[in-house]
Amino acid sequence: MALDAKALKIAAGQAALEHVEDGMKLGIGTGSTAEEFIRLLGVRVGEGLKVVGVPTSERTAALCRQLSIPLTDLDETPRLDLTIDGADEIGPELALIKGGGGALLREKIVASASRRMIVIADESKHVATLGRFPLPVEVVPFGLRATLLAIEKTAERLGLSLTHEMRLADGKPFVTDGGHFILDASFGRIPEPRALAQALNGIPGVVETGLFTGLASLAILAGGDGIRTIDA
Ligand SMILES: O=C(CO)[C@H](O)[C@H](O)COP(=O)(O)O
Repeated sequence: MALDAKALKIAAGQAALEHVEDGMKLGIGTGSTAEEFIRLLGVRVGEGLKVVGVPTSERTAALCRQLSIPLTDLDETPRLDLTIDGADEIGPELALIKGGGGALLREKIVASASRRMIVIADESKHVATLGRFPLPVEVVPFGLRATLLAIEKTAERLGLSLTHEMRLADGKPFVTDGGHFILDASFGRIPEPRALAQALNGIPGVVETGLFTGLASLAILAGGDGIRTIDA
C-alpha cells in the first residue's frame, strides 16, 4: 500500500529514533519531517528516556516544550552527540540543501557542534545533483542590493545560471530567528556544492547558505518499499 507523505515522515522519524540512546545530547531539527521525529521522541521521553536537546529554531523549541522534552543550549552544552534533522535535497556524499523552513543558520551551527548528523526525509528528496530546489541564502538586511549583486557576480564567475527571489511572509521579507533575510537562489544544478558554498560564504553580506557539506553521516530515506539508509 502506498504511504502518504505524513506516513513517510513518521517512518523516517521512527527509524531515526532507533539511533537515540539514553543520556544523549541531541541537536533537534526543524521542518515537518523533524517534527514527526520530535513527536515520537516526546513519547519516548514520557516513557522515561533521558535526553537533552538543543533546538534549531524557535518553532522547534516551542514544540519540544509542549512535549516536555528537556532543552539546553550550546552555551551550556557546546558538544552534542547526535543531530537529527530534515533536508530539502540530499545529493552525492550526503551534501544537502537545507533551509526551506528558514532555520538553516541555527541548523548548521547545531549540526557542526554534533559528533554525528542523521538526515531524515522521504526518498523523493534524494537526487543525483543538487540544485533543483532553490538554495536558501541567509543575508544581512544592511546593504542588501550590493550583496545581491555580489551573489550574481559569484554565480557568473562559477559559470552557474542564477535566478533569485527574496523570501516573503505576508508580503514582507521573511525574517529568520537571527533577524536576517533569506534569498532563494535557483541555480538549477549545483555540481560542486563545496565550491559554491565557499564562494558564497566569502561575500560579506552573506551570513550562511543552506548547502551542508561534510556534515551528515547517515541519511534515512522513507519510501513505498520501506526504509533505505545511505552512509556518507
Ligand atoms: O531545512 C529545513 C528547515 O530550515 C528543513 O529540514 C527542510 O526544509 C525540510 O523540511 P520538511 O521536512 O518540512 O520537508
